[in-house]
Amino acid sequence: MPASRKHRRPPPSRTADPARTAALEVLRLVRTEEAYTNLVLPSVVARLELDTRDAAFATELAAGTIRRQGTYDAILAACIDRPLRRVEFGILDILRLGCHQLLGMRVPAHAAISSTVDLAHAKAGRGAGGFVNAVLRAVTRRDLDTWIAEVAPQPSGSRDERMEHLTVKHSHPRWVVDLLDAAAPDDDLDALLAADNVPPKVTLVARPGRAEVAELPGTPTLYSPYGVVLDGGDPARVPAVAEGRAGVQDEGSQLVALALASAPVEGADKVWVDLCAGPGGKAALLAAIAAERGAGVLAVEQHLHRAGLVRRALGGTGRLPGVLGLVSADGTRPPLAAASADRVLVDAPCTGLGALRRRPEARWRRSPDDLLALVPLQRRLLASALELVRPGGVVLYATCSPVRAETVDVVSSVLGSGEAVALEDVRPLLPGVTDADGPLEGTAQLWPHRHGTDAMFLALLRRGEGITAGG
Ligand SMILES: C[S@@+](CC[C@H](N)C(=O)[O-])C[C@H]1O[C@@H](n2cnc3c(N)ncnc32)[C@H](O)[C@@H]1O
Repeated sequence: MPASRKHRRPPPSRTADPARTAALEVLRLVRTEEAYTNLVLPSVVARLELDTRDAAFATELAAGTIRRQGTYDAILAACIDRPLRRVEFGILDILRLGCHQLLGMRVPAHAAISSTVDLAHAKAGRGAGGFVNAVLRAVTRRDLDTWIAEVAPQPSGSRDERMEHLTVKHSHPRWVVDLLDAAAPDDDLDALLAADNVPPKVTLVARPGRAEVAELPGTPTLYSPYGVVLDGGDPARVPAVAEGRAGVQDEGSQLVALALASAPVEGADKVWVDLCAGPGGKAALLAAIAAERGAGVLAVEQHLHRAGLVRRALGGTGRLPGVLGLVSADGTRPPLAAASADRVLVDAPCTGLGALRRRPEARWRRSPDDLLALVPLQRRLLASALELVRPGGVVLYATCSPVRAETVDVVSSVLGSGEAVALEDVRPLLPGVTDADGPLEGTAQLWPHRHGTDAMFLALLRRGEGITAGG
């Protein structure tokens, strides 16, 4: 058969392979059911009974496709002679999977095309197979860099062109690129967006007094004395993790808990409150440290199912040392006496735009409108924390977002209220961490491309006498 004919007509229906079928199912669930990639992948893999190799392939294919879909859509738009919005969603998913195999993974072109065409045949019929075959053959004409140079040319000078270029090159929505540009240090934006596309290795924390770093597999983290970076494997199989003495926790989150615990406090230091505790990673680390110092953590979490996760992180029903209790309540009006806490953590609900590396779909699911609800809530939670802490006690305000509206603007709102609140320098509480100046003097901002952590923001506030923070 002549090559051209072979190319024009894909072979009659072969079955789709299980790994690609699984990846397509994950894309569908993420698109139609608002599923989270990382949560739905294991259940799809189990349902289709994939072996380890296929499971790894399906994971990289689904997560990588979702992450890079902005770039792939720009390339597909150049290969299809009608607007992408007129391509049926299921077929667009298949084309995106084909793009990732061709441009983002090392799958040989013939294997990527024939198996993706099989998938289209099996899921959408022979006509779809022919269409997918033709489009993916057009995609193979260039490599990724050449495609990006073509569909998002290097900017000639204007800011708008630069932002458009980075939007396509790094597959982020434009509004996210704009907000990260406003937050990131000068000249860092390209590296930050690139870092968002690299899935992080799993980091573990050895909860002090309960586990030793030396008993965990992996390489010690750079800054946290309690962390290790796993080289691979299932963290749930690490005995200390299975027993709840260690946990999975980004190093930036470990540093947040450590900064609160190591802030100097004079006088009583018994009651630590985590006002937004779910799912409980920071509360568990704080409780372990508190236990060693004769203090305890009271965890507050508004949402019941998240409170259940906190309960588990804190050791279930048998109360561990260092745990004062768990309350499912609104942290803006906690059922706790004013001025009753010595240290309070506000790890505020936020857009999560600093943790895009670990949540492939998050950038596409968030919208600028989210800020309209989140920012007032963040302000109320911080004001509430300042009422809860006693004079001389400290509040650590943190977000896993570097977006200024959620960081500097929230902190400035309480500082500007004329009350007795002082912003203190949090950076000395992050030993060894450099290049982490936050947007307001004394605050800190961690970055994936600089520190290898999520982009956590930290501000340390101390309550003076006679405060009624109000927000
Ligand atoms: C960023 S997460 C906290 C992560 C947590 N500190 C950890 O390390 O595992 C924010 C949490 O705040 C909770 N939350 C949202 N609104 C709240 C409120 N009004 N009061 C208390 N918790 C709230 C969310 O359900 C979510 O679990």
